Amino acid sequence: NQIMSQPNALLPQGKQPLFSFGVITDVQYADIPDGHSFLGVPRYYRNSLLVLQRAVKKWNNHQNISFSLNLGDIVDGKCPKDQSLNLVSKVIQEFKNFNGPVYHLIGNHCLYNLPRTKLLPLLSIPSVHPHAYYEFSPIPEYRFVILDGYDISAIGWPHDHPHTIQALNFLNEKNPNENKDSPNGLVNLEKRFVKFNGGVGKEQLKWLEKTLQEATKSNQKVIVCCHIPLDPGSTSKDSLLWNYDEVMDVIHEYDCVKVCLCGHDHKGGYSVDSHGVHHRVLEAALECPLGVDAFGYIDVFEDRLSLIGADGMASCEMVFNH
Ligand SMILES: Nc1ccn([C@@H]2O[C@H](COP(=O)(O)O)[C@@H](O)[C@H]2O)c(=O)n1
Ligand SMILES: O=P(O)(O)OC[C@H](O)CO
Repeated sequence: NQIMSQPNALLPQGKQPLFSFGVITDVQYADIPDGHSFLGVPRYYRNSLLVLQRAVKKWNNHQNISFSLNLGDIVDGKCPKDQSLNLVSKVIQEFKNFNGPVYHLIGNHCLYNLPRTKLLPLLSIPSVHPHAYYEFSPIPEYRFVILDGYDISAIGWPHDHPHTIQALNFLNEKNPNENKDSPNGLVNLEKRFVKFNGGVGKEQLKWLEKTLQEATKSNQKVIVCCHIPLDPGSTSKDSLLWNYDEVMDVIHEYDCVKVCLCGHDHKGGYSVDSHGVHHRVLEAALECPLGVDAFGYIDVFEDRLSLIGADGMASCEMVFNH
């Protein structure tokens, strides 16, 4: 891809980014033949590892990528479970070939393979286990807030954990189907009440509020990341966070959040919400046919983020409104 091999090719002359970071999502690797999604979209389970390998090579060759960000789902739920530990470790090893820190988010497919207790240490998630939300600040002017979209979830917690029970009760109340992964009969935004999504719990919401207050005091701009999309305009309705509205209400109380980056909805999407926050759902590596890529890097400026995508990942200019 021309653009990926020419750093700053799209930038106004003389404008250097404050920093740049690599992005990839939904690798969903499995050592199984190609298949398709429930709705028939082709999925290339083995090829996705090659996409990740090419991403790491591009980020390393670029030489100015400060860190990389994986927005979740590194191994597919169809991976035979006796291979889960090996394959999760194999994909993590591919990420470790990147010459810099890698920040991981967890997704539903990660949790189909391994429980949180095993998964989080393997991903070196810098949170207080078993939580998977955390924050980091690569430069004083910017803070990244990583949300755990499977905090309240019927996937990944022990079967008798309060969060599993809360999630199952919620799904029973909201989704009448026997198969709780099916949005059949649900109308419009109700379609999000399926088991492959999840929600952000009360403690995490409080933490988000506190973190955004601190960022505001420190005059920092914030990029919020979550495997599950946060704005209906950016995604299919069946791939939205259960309580996206509660999370967005907190985010909208503050002016510091400029961009939300997500995965999960493999076709990708983009919207700007009513408060001017940009929502970019990144395209999945899993759905790249042989030789095609879907990854990118983001140049960060004082007033905007510029996503430079390869092949199936659309480039995107996200200019802040204030
Ligand atoms: N419209 C849909 C979509 C999904 N399901 C169920 O979810 C499972 C996962 O879907 P994928 O597209 O990610 O494979 C699928 O196996 C179905 O059980 C559904 O019922 N209706
Ligand atoms: O990656 P999956 O298989 O959980 O699919 C999530 C999609 O957004 C469902 O439409």
